[in-house]
This record gives sequence, structure tokens and C-alpha cells, in this order.
Amino acid sequence: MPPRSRSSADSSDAFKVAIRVRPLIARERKTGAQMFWSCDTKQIFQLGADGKQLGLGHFFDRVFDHEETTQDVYDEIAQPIIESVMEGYNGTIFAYGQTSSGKTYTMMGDGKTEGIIPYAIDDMFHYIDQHPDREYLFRVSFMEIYNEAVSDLLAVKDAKPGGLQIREHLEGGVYVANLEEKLVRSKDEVLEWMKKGEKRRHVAGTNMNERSSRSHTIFRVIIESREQGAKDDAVNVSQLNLVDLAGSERASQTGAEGQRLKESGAINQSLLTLSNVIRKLSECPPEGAYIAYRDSKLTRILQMSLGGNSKTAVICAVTPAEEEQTKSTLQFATTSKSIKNKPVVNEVLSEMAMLNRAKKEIANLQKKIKEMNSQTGFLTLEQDNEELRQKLQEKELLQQEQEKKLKNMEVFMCRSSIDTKALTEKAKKNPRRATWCPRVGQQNRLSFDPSSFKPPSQDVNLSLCDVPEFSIPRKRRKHFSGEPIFGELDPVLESPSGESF
Ligand SMILES: Nc1ncnc2c1ncn2[C@@H]1O[C@H](COP(=O)(O)OP(=O)(O)OP(=O)(O)O)[C@@H](O)[C@H]1O
Repeated sequence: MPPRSRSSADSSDAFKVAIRVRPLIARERKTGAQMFWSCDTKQIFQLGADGKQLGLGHFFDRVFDHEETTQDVYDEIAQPIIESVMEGYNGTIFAYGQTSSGKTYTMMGDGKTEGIIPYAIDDMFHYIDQHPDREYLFRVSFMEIYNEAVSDLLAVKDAKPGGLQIREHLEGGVYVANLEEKLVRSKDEVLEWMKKGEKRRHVAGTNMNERSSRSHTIFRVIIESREQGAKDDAVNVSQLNLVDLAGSERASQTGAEGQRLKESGAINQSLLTLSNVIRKLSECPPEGAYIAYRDSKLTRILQMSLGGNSKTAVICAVTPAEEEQTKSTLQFATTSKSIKNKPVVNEVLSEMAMLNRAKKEIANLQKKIKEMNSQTGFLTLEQDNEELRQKLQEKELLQQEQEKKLKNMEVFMCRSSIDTKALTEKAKKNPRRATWCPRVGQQNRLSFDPSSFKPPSQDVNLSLCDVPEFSIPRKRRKHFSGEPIFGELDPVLESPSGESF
């Protein structure tokens, strides 16, 4: 369902650029590497061989030095975006930089230190606890772009050769077809999925990094929320993209050959397209101007995060012992600073809410036509009457469409307190694969997985329906044919270990 923008946000700080300078690592310390860069909280300077500053500093929203932690980066750069995402804005945080500069360390963590993703997830669930007036539904997906092919890091089966396809909604907006989205209920579940996906990511050792990422990854969290007991079923749908890019690299430094060299070519090519897109956007092009998003999968998927409807932060990771590569990262960062995004809160209406609205409008139109029919003699009235008739026809068509969709869809919300343990047991035993998603936010949700629901021979099994306040209208019981809940959601609940209810 297409999102509707509800309200506009201040776009002045919708695109932030920060620099993170990492400490020297063992390999560099061993070779007595020279420090080429120094910084304070807002600028970074190049140093000469004598350790003195060369030229002017480069200014950014924030520069983090080698002593500052990922928690510091999170608090100042990422946390405001997470809060906006919970309020209904799209958000993107991505780490950019040369190979071995600390992108994965910053986004994922390294096993000992947590990264931005775990901090973000922790905050999101904390936010839910503090907002009992809304109910939330979380889904996650994890994709990688390797050698210009998109694959699903959470899918059981590998994608066909060539990878997953990128498509466009009729109403605008890009999506990856057949990318699995997992319903999640707790931070631990999210992190399990993240770790599971990380294990499948393409990583290999090079001369520059023992564990060098050979692909770009996008870990996405989709959040739906609505007011508890809201009358018109308006749902905010936002997504958070957490992007760990592969690093730009030089074959002379990494020693890449064969497969590594091919990977390196694909990485550098897509980063070049990213730079070109950023350069074009930094020139503040007029609305509708051509931007080469389609030149790489990465820019296509991140289209909305670059110059679009998203609050975005770019964290440029740099190596203090690298002169030229760090200069080139700073050039990218400087260009990025001029980008202006235009974030809005995304609101969608459920099919039921749309149907209710359409019905109300039809009733109003019918009333108006009746009133007009009782009056005669004035041309203007007849013209108005014709206009109303046309409107009515349109509305009736809309209503028919909504009703058809609803026939194919069943969503059952259970607002009572459910004994989730007992329900899990029942769901496990139930051959018709009822799925449930309890404890997302303050509410329990119960739904059937329409795609795998098989109508029973002796009417519907109501073993789940002894849950208080939960009932299925009898005439609807046989209509489960695969329409998703809230747009694209396929509500199968799977645990990270692969178990599905
Ligand atoms: N801020 C930091 N503090 C301490 N160690 C760091 C920091 N940043 C990175 N490192 C270390 O530097 C090495 C390279 O980091 P990382 O793998 O995150 O780089 P990368 O930019 O993701 O590289 P690639 O593009 O090759 O995947 C790792 O050993 C990591 O632990």
C-alpha cells in the first residue's frame, strides 16, 4: 500500500556527515606507520612529516577521534535518527571508507565491542516500553550486494543466479522482490538474525584486513505503529537502513588477485556510482532532474536515503596512517555535506480503514444527490449533480475493489491479554499454522498465515479462538488466499533457529 506523507519535518539536519578516525591497528604499529591526520570535535587536519598541520582543516558535523567509542558515535549521530524512525520517519545510517578503516567495527561491533546496530535495536525496544499508547510491529531483513547481485542473508535457500530483482512500486519507491522479512519481538531475536546473516556474508582475508567485507550489506528494520484503539486504523510505517559498505581498495595494497580482484572491481565500481550520485545531489538539482541511481544496485536500493524521504547519517571511517585514501574519503564526505533530504512521516491506511472511509464518502455523496434530485430547474445544479454522479461512480468502484481485497485477507487483532506460552503450544500443534506475534510493543497480535492456511474438512478449527475477545466471522473462514497484512507483510513468524509456527 502506498505510504501517504502526513507531515513534513525540518530538513535542515536530515543529512549528517561524521568522520571517525580509528586508532592504529597491530599491523600498522608493527611497521611504525606514520600518523597523517589529527582532529578536534569538528575538523580534521592533515599533518606533514614533521607532525605539523598542513593547510586548513576539513569541517564536518562531528569528527570522532581514535579515543572515542562507538557508543559516543551512536549517541551523537545515530540516536536522533533512531528516535525519528520510531516516530514514523525513514532513517538510514551508513558507514563509508577505505578497506580496513573500521566500518564493520562501527556498524556491527567486533564481538568485544558493540556496534551501532545493537545499540539502535536496544533503543528501539526501550522506546516501545516508554510508549504504551502505541502498538508496534517489527520486521527485519538483511541483504547483501555481492558482485552486483543482491542476495538475501536471511533466506534458507540461495537466490537464483543473478540474485534478487529490484522492482519499483507503481506509486513510486523501490523494493527488492522476494526479500524475506522476519517478524521479531525482542532485541535478542533481532540480534540473532543479524548474526545469522553476518555468517553468510562474503568475507575474505586481504593484506589490508584479515576479515575484509567483500559485499555491501543493508540490515533493515521495518516498524509499523499505530495508536492503541485508534478509530481509523492509520498506521505509521517507517524503515531504518543500517548499511555497512564494502571498502574502496587498491589492488597494490590489498594484494587482490583472481576472485578477490573481481570483487574489488565490483566494489570500486559501485562506490564510484555512489560518489557520482552524491556529487549530483550536492549540486541541489531541480526536482525531476536525472540522477544515475540505476547505475548500481546499491544506489538503486538506497535511492530514498539519498536526497529523498529519509533522515540519513553517513559515518566516514578513516585510517590515520593513510594519506591518499583518507583524502579521498574526506572528499566524498565533503561532497555529501551539501545533500538535503526531505523526510516526512509515512502513514498508510489499512484496507479496512480505506473501505470505511470510502463507505462514508459514498453515503455523503448519495445524500447530496438525493437532495439535488429533489430540486429542479437550475442548470448549475444539474451540472453539479453530474459531477457528483461521477464521483459516486468512482467511489463505488473503489469500494468494490476494497471489498474484493478484504475477502482475500484476514487479519485478526487480539487486544486482550493472551497467555502467550499457552498460545505458542497451541500454535505449534495446530496443523493450520496459526502465527502470532505477541509482546510487540504493549499489545498482543494474533494472525493467521494466509499463504499456508488450509481450510479444514470440518469447518474451521477454533482451538485458538478460546482466546478472549477473539473470533472469526463464520462467513470469512474459508477465505484465506495469500493477501498480505499491511501492504507487503507476510505474517509468518519464524524463530531465528528456523522454527516456524
Ligand atoms: N575504532 C576502532 N577501535 C579499535 N579497533 C578498530 C576500530 N575500528 C576498526 N578497528 C579494527 O580495525 C580492523 C579493521 O576494521 P573493520 O574490519 O571494521 O574495517 P572495514 O572498514 O569494515 O574493512 P573492509 O572494508 O575491508 O571490510 C579490525 O581489526 C577492527 O577491529
